[in-house]
Amino acid sequence: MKFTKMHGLGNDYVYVNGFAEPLDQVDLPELSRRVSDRHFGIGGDGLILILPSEKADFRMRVFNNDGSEAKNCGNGLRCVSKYVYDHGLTAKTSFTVETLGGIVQPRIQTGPDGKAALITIDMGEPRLARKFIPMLGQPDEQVIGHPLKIEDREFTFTAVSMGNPHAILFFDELRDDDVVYYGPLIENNELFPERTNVEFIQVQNRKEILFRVWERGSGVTLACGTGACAAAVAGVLSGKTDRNVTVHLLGGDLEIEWRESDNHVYMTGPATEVFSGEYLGTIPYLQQKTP
Ligand SMILES: N[C@H](CCC[C@H](N)C(=O)O)C(=O)O
Repeated sequence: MKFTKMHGLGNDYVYVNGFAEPLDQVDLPELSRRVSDRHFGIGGDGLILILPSEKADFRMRVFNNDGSEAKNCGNGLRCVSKYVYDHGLTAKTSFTVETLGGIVQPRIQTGPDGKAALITIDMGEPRLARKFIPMLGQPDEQVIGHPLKIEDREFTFTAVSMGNPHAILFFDELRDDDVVYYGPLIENNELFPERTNVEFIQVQNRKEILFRVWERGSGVTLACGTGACAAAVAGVLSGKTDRNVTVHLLGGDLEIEWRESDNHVYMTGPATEVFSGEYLGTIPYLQQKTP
């Protein structure tokens, strides 16, 4: 199976062009687990498929490295946009991509080599009601500064969905061992029936935040595009930041705007193609149902 390795600020995935590779009988969660393994496979935070769509120009499916399918992936969307433009699947610099979390609109800025350099994605509207996160409790209620006790420690968090769930926590000072210890405990907290991504934020000023993330289904990653969008929204909701912020992630910076005029969140950042290759491991196929 041919693949391309790409990353968005170090959030790296194995990309498969579903227009060229037959995938419909493949056990995709198992394939993601195998190709994501950094010792026995290709290595990555997960698997992303670029597919035809009946509702948009393209469709993106995202699988975390534990095999769970996600409804959206901001870094993945920038890489998918770069792939389809650089590899000639489209000549348009603005198009649409269908995800399980909704249809989004990338816009490409090319570099001196004529390839996609910076990609801005209109990520659509943030979803704030518990029922959209999803999170237990009153379905239409927003969750801003919600108390959460984990073992001996009291936290507060804000919940934002960008098609996928995010619990945003603000700290005076970020500590990596907080991410590794509390990340999985919050990811799997009973409040979140589909688990959640967990973002740890330090506000530097009204236009800049420091960002760490424990991703649902992948653990610590160097960047999370939907998480950066969710953090920007949470910053505004909690009165800590302006609507335009630079998010400083471990892998680099994203510019996020939660635009007042249309309530859409815009994410701008790079995407990088690292290498292409042929996966020679065994492809796991779905068990044929015996008639
Ligand atoms: N772990 C996420 C999917 C990947 C999102 C992230 N890598 C991004 O760039 O948005 C989830 O289960 O919702």
